[in-house]
Amino acid sequence: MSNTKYTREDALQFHLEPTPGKWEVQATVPMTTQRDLSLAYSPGVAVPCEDIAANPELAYDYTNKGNLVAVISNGTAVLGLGNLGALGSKPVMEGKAVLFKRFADVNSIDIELDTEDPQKFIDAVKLMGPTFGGINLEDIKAPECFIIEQTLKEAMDIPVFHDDQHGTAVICAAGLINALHLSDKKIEDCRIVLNGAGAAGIACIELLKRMGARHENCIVCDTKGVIWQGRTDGMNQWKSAHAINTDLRTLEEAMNGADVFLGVSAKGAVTPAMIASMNDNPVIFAMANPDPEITPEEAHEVREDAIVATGRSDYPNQVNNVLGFPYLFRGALDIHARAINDEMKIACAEALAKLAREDVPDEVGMAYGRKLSFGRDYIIPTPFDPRLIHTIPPAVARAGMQTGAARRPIIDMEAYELALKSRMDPTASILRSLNARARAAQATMIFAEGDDPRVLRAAVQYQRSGLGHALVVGRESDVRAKLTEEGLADAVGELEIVNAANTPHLAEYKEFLYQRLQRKGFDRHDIHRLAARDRHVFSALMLAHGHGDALVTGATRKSAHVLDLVNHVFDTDAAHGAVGVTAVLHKGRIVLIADTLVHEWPDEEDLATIAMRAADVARHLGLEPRVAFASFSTFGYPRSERAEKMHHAPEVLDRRGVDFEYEGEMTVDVALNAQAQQNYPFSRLTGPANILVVPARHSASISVKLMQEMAGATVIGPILSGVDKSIQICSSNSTVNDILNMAVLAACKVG
Ligand SMILES: NC(=O)C1=CN([C@@H]2O[C@H](COP(=O)(O)OP(=O)(O)OC[C@H]3O[C@@H](n4cnc5c(N)ncnc54)[C@H](OP(=O)(O)O)[C@@H]3O)[C@@H](O)[C@H]2O)C=CC1
Ligand SMILES: CC(=O)C(=O)O
Ligand SMILES: [Mg+2]
Repeated sequence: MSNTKYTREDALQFHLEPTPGKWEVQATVPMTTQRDLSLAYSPGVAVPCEDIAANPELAYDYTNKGNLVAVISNGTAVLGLGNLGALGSKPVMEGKAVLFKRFADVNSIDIELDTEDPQKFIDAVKLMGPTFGGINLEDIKAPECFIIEQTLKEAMDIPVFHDDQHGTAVICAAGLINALHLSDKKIEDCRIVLNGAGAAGIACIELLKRMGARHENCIVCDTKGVIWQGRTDGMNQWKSAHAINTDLRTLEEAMNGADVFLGVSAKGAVTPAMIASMNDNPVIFAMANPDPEITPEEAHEVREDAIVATGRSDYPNQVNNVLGFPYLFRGALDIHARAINDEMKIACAEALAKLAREDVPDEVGMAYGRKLSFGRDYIIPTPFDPRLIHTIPPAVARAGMQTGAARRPIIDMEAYELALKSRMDPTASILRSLNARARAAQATMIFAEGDDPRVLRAAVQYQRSGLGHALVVGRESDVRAKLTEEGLADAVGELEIVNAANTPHLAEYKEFLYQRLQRKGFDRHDIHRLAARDRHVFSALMLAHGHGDALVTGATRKSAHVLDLVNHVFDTDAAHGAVGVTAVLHKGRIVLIADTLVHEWPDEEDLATIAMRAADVARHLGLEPRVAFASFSTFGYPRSERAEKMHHAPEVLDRRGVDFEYEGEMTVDVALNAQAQQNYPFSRLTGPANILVVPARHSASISVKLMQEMAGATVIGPILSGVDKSIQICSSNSTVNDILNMAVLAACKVG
């Protein structure tokens, strides 16, 4: 079943915020000093310029050419939406550029050329050759795309690859290898019907024929029906090459008894009746985007024995070129390839097919909310499979090296695979894995501050993203008005709104609270005020009574204040071992800082507890904890009374006997820098620390905010740990996304 729910507004909002579009450019060198300026620009820049002019190969060393791909379109066949023009295609092209970055760390920029004249297009792209390590042509309609790609390939000395042709063909081939494997059919015996004889269609059928499909068994159709020998209407030389001698004239006739249907045409081009007429165990790849030729629901309704794939991410079996182009280019760029040849494409298809037959890591299955194992609903790896980056590019690179496409072959393939493994930003995979775990947990999340529009948006997103059920604490009329103001009127009926007036549990909550607070100076009147009028306390009471699985609050008030209120219901104070841990994510690195929330001035016992809580959080995030007790001194120098407790905290952990690495005290550079650590060979840390236990809450706050403001680090937390139930406290300047992240953490019970 399709399970991704989004509205038109969601799609527009996604493209509007945080800044219009989907990517921006960042410098990789410091640009701070006069010296930097002299080196990056005139006069220093003259040196690499002259060297490259003398030896063009050096451009791969001294410029970003070698990891830069242009996504170029004229917008004449934008997905299956038709000719939307160059500007209309830009969101798709920006999208392809960010997919390049996200999945294969290839830098990519989109270029939209305002011409339908193939020669002008060719001239423009050819002139751009020096800038790029590769050219990814996108969404250019047939037959012009064939001429454009062929001419550019001949004229340019870098890979030129029309993604809609070859990217699609590669993934289609990979999926078909496995689908036929499952239905126990051989490609040479299959009757294949292809609907759509454009860029994608012609390339798919050509590749399948190279893999053994027989010409006379393949029927190609377009808007005029079957392409038969002798047809003159709507023909071109590329279609003619696949015309067969047949009396069949319509898609309907062609489908009768077919083993395989490949659709790269348009939404709804296939009817259930056509599917019903196919051979046993039919394979149906309805690849038109954004809407397939037929939906999996419709196909399965008439044929239970069908293996169905679409181009979409919200159904099983996504046959989409997103699985191909990032990795094909990664492999090609890494050998400074002159071209992406057929052998490289076939190697990519085979590697993808093989990967789908292997055991799937749990985190991948969790991301899709079901166990994935090779079978009818899993014939092709999913786009978020972290193994793709280190499995597919080596196969492509190897094939390129064996066929003479490499300018700079890779000598040590093993080292290359390792480098690919660590290439992708681990922070992205942590966030993704948390989302996957939250989705699997399906927690009922209590959003305490239903009067805040950011919280309401986060609650709607929580529910609509399939993370679980959202309970919003607030007044119904207020929530309705605020949602409507936010353009989310349709969400009013989706969210469950809870308050003291509509809960049947208020008396129970008050009694519980009275038992806890009667000896702390609270009378019944105070209890009523807290339970019925304070949403933080009310929400905490809901959680305490199991009327929700986790709680998110704190977006509207100072966290210390919220913590005090929640403390009426749960023990969230230092005396009971509660700790705040903040994750700082920057440049692919994650460091946890603690205690950022609860302990004001911890002693060495507290510090040891903080380390233990932070280690728990680290493990929940998938990190193996390495704790450094941070100070302004390292292993006793310089001596200071203020550093003493940091010096002794490791001894407390020695005594307690914990199962993670810790060391201290030390300065932050020694903690985080492997080089600096070498000066202390006796240190028990086997690598840079990923947890900094800092001396006090002020130093914690200063470190986190400094990283955030100066370095633009992403900050998650403080994650409240050591409390009986899962509660997360946002900060009052949280964005919708921050609140949603906190809900995800709460759902995963990271604390
Ligand atoms: N899943 C994936 O990875 C990919 C999917 N696609 C999808 O494939 C489709 C085609 O893209 P592309 O090849 O680039 O576009 P083109 O414009 O190059 O080709 C479109 C082809 O589809 C045919 N066609 C259009 N509508 C119908 C119909 N109702 N019945 C039969 N044939 C039809 C056209 O026929 P005619 O020649 O008569 O005009 C033409 O041959 C799009 O929906 C696109 O989103 C494309 C690339 C990748
Ligand atoms: C996926 C893709 O490239 C397309 O549909 O055009
Ligand atoms: Mg495309």
